[in-house]
Amino acid sequence: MNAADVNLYLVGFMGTGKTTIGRAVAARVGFQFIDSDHQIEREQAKTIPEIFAEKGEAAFRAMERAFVVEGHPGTRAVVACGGGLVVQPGNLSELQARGVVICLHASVESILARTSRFRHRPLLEVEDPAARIRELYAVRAPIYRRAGSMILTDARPLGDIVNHVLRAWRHEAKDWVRQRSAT
Ligand SMILES: Nc1ncnc2c1ncn2[C@@H]1O[C@H](COP(=O)(O)OP(=O)(O)O)[C@@H](O)[C@H]1O
Ligand SMILES: O=C(O)C1=C[C@@H](OP(=O)(O)O)[C@@H](O)[C@H](O)C1
Ligand SMILES: [Mg+2]
Repeated sequence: MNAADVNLYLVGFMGTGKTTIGRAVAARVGFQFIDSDHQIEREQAKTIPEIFAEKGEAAFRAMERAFVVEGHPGTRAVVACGGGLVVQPGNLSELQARGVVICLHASVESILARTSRFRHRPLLEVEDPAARIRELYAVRAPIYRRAGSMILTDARPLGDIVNHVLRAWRHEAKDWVRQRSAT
């Protein structure tokens, strides 16, 4: 495969900017943009809060698993993954087999500011969302750390982050193709 066609998977905590950055990066390179949450919402004809309320988190995680196994694109796609997708065993290695994985990162303060304006993240609909973010981030941090290169999205213009992601992706796509052709 040509390095210029390799998929990009954006992972990381809620509110780190996966959906926003992913859409912008896809537009820059003319790739298809896919968001795991949007695809699941379309398939279920329900919003994420409705799925959590009516079917529970475990059912949502099974939908994410199905997205990884069946709903993934061939090539030339940028995929923004819901924040908990790579926490489920096996999902990260599936993504890494299909393209370059980059992890977005942000401080608890930025995440809180970015997520508090919206009510579509059921896991943060609690009395003390800052404490919940810290708690969840602590559990997930080791998984995010081994997911792929980390890009910080705090207090930076979106255009800078998009350029940084593009550079990291181009660089890693060459290694990804080299490693695959060596095996
Ligand atoms: N680098 C950034 N600086 C400021 N606001 C941002 C940045 N990235 C994303 N946002 C805003 O934060 C919110 C959450 O971003 P989103 O892309 O939905 O994150 P995720 O998909 O990782 O949960 C959105 O309102 C978005 O406009
Ligand atoms: O981290 C999580 O467990 C979740 C992240 C959300 O996606 P974003 O990371 O795009 O907000 C969405 O999948 C759901 O609310 C659960
Ligand atoms: Mg998102």
